[in-house]
Amino acid sequence: MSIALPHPAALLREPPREDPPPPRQPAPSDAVPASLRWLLPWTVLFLAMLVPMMPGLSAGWMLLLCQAGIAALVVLGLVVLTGAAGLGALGQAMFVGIGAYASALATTRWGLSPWLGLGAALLSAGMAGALVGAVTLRLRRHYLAIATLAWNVAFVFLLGRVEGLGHLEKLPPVVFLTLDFATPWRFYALVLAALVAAVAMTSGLLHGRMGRALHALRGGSRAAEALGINSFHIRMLAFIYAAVLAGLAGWLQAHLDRGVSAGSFGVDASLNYLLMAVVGGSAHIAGALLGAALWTALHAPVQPWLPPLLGTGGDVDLVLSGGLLLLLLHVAPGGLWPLLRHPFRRWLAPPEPEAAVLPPGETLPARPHPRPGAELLRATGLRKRFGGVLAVDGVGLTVKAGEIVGLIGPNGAGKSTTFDLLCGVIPPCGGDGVLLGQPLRRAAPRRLAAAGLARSFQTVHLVPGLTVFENVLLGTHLRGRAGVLRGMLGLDQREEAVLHAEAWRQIDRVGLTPYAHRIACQLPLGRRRLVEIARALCLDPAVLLLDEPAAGLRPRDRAELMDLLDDLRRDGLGLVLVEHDMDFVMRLTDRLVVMNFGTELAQGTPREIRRNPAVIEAYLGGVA
Ligand SMILES: Nc1ncnc2c1ncn2[C@@H]1O[C@H](COP(=O)(O)OP(=O)(O)OP(=O)(O)O)[C@@H](O)[C@H]1O
Repeated sequence: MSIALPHPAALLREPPREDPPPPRQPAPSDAVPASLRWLLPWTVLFLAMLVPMMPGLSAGWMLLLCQAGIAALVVLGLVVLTGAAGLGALGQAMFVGIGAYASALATTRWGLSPWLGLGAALLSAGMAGALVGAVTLRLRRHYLAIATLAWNVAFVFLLGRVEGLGHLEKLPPVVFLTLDFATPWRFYALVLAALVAAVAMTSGLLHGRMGRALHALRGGSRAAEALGINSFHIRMLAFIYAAVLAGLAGWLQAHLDRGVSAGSFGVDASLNYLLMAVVGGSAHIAGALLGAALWTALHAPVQPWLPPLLGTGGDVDLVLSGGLLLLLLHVAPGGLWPLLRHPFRRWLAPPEPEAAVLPPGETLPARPHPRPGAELLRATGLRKRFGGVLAVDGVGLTVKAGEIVGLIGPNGAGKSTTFDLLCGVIPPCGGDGVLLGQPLRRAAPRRLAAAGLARSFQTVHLVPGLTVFENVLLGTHLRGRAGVLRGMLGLDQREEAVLHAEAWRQIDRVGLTPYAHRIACQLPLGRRRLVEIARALCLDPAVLLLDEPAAGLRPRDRAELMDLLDDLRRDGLGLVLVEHDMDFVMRLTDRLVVMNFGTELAQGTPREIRRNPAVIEAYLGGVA
């Protein structure tokens, strides 16, 4: 006899819905061949190179073009920081200032060449990024934004107070061999070269393993850490990268103006960079270029003549640009680039990655899997206290390869707390355990992930805006080795092909291939849970912990999930399920641990548990 208890979770279930239609496969005529896709960026670059040759172009306009390119460098940093990693930073002008002042001091005070000044600018901006990041990045959301703003204010205040640092003049021009970049026309070439390099490197970074880790942060640190991603480390990387780009911009600005002034690097400049990112679209590299170009081209020339035209004094341009920004946020919250590219999406949208198998001769790093029956997890006497609440008191659990263990109990019994103790999310107050050789007492989630533990979440944690394929690919983080430099220089292509093949294999394993190019968060709950499981399987785990995997599923999805978990057991994985669906648990698990009021009420096979009088009284309510 099966036991089916009504549970409040049932009330939260999504009403049965028809499956959405299968994704439309792009017709061959839709697709622009990969070789032609290069045509557009190369044409834009070619046109950009021709700009200085335009007849009648004044020095003022050339200067403006240079300034737009310099600003675009800072905004590219914001694309990494804000667009990809979701970190709000409001003090980028400080790093521009640090780069500018480093080169100004190096060239005017110590007589070094501007090229050594460039080294000083990049180094000091990077070091300042590391220092500010180390003390600021523990903060979240608006606290982080306010803290970066405060750093910016303090920086300008300090510069103004130090004797002789308010203004530095007579910086030497940049000279390469015999060619000096003293005129705006020549300087433009320097800016363009810096911008092309920065765009190529940022694109390489964002499309590689580290860029994926940055995107994973938008799904929450907890989910990222469970995939083996060191979220603080990744945040630091993004922060330092953006600071170095800002330092480069500062160097260019200082040698374009041939002078530096503390007032140019204030909070208003930082806000301008942020506005450029918002106007163009902070999630897109092209958005950074567009935003910087539009903002500089419209803002700077309008600034002098607007107040006299309207018959007012003061900062009327600020009011106008604020109003325009509000309008823009209403019409195009993602910035102008997504709107503008829509008619040209055949050319501009990145091609959908095709299903791939492991390239010949390539191998994917895999852990030696324990033989069936080998012990993977042993926990004894686990205790956890939250203030006055003893949430878990003396719970023990073992899991072997090739078995499914269920953790059940009434609401508030301590199941989720035990689950979090096993995942390393919270440390135990007492008791101990070993999971794949790692002591649970000190194990952080990402260490356990590296040891072979993967998990799902009670509320599905997927990265918004990413497709099923992209979400699943995040799970391969620990299977790759490519770091920032390899990504930036595009030297990670072979490894990427291998990781892509693994993601496709796991998508196929859970039956999601037809949905691979759909936005994952828009799928019905059952499929989203499968995405999470496919992502977890990409870690090549030995133990899989699933938190209420059947909650809210339609009967058909539930049956499919049951088949999948059964397959995983046959493949030798050890599984732990926290679950309220008694029918699901009783049919699937090999052993059950029943909890009540934080303690262990009983352990045994489903058949033993069903007949256990204490369990019937406390939990099953006589339904058995
Ligand atoms: N962070 C916390 N701070 C304080 N008390 C907590 C915390 N987490 C859990 N508790 C308490 O610990 C006890 C066990 O909670 P837990 O969420 O582990 O139970 P559960 O069996 O998972 O319940 P459910 O089935 O409703 O998810 C509850 O009394 C809960 O209020």
